[in-house]
Amino acid sequence: MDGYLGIIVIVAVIAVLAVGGMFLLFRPSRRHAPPVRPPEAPIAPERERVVPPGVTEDDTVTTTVPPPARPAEPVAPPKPEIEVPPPSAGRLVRLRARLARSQTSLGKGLLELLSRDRLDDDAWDEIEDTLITADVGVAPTRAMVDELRTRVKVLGSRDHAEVRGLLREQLLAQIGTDLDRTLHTAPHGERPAVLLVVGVNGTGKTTTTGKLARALIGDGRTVLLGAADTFRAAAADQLQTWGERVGAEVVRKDEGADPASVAFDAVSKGMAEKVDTVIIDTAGRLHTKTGLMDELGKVKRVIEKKATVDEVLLVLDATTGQNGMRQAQVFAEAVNVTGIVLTKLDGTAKGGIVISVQRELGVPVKLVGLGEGPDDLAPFDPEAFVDALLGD
Ligand SMILES: Nc1nc2c(ncn2[C@@H]2O[C@H](COP(=O)(O)OP(=O)(O)OP(=O)(O)O)[C@@H](O)[C@H]2O)c(=O)[nH]1
Repeated sequence: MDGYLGIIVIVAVIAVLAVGGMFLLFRPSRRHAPPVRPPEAPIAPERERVVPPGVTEDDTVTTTVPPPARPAEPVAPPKPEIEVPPPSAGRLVRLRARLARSQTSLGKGLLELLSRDRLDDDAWDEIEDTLITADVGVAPTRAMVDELRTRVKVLGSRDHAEVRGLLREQLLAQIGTDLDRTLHTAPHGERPAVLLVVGVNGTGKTTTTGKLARALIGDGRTVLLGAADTFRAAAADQLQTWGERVGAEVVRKDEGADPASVAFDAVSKGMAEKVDTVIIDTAGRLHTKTGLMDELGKVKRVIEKKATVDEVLLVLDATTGQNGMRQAQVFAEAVNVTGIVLTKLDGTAKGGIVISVQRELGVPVKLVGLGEGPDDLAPFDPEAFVDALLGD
């Protein structure tokens, strides 16, 4: 019996050992289980980090986790410093001295003639010539001379202040004080305003685009520029320099690229980045009216797939007189011009072109260029302009 019991005990011990061995052999392996990360501490948002006084932010970082060694980065060339331009309000008053040439021939010339004691026919002819020479245009000159003759007769003897008042009134009547000269640059909700700058080459389109971007940025707007003058790589370079100086992004493509595609990309980017105003500089080297219409029409149509064109600004060089006017007319027929930018008024005695260009194109002068400097573009203000011509 004892022998039996011993055998049972031995068998039981062997059975326990075998089960234990099997368990050890076939227990679930942990080797392939996904690594379990320790819970990460939440990252405090940048603004909520509190740095004790006297301790720099760097100190707090390096004392806890040393920053990993970074590979040496190539040193980028220093970016040009972004300039902060002055606001555009009151610029024409500040730049009035730039109209000195027109002031001498048109303003002072007329004041002297009209102050003569006796105004005979010769004197009136001289007055007419002065107005024509200053590019006022034939019809507005006739209208002014007729009105002045009547008023002078009524006045009889005249002092300087009366003559000045009379001339001021007549010039303002011809320029028009009630034309809408608002430059539509404000965004439409999330959509930027789009301005198209057109005109014959060399009139100052690129310079005007750059100056306008500066003025808008000075007034607190965000601006993106489109270099759709793809005829000349230098034009895009020129625009890029303007953009870099004031912090306006420039969309450009290679020389010869489709101007409409540049305009489209510029507007798309302006919308994505929610800028306030997109200004597109176009090329002026178009020899036929059909070519011009096709190209500018395409640029406009393509933009209008995404946004509206708020302004088409026609840039006209004030020194080119009637010749420039004829070329400008071709542009006005090709696109629906909403405003004129009269450049280089500082370089001419023919300030009267303001009157004739508005009359011939039926569009108000909205901006005037009074020099090559970055802030020499001013909103056109008829009263400030006439006061500058007539002096004090
Ligand atoms: N004095 C003066 N010069 C100006 C004015 N506006 C532009 N200019 C100059 O006119 C020249 C031509 O200007 P751009 O802006 O290159 O003319 P553009 O119409 O873009 O010419 P393209 O690029 O050839 O089509 C430059 O030397 C400008 O500095 C102005 O109001 N007064």
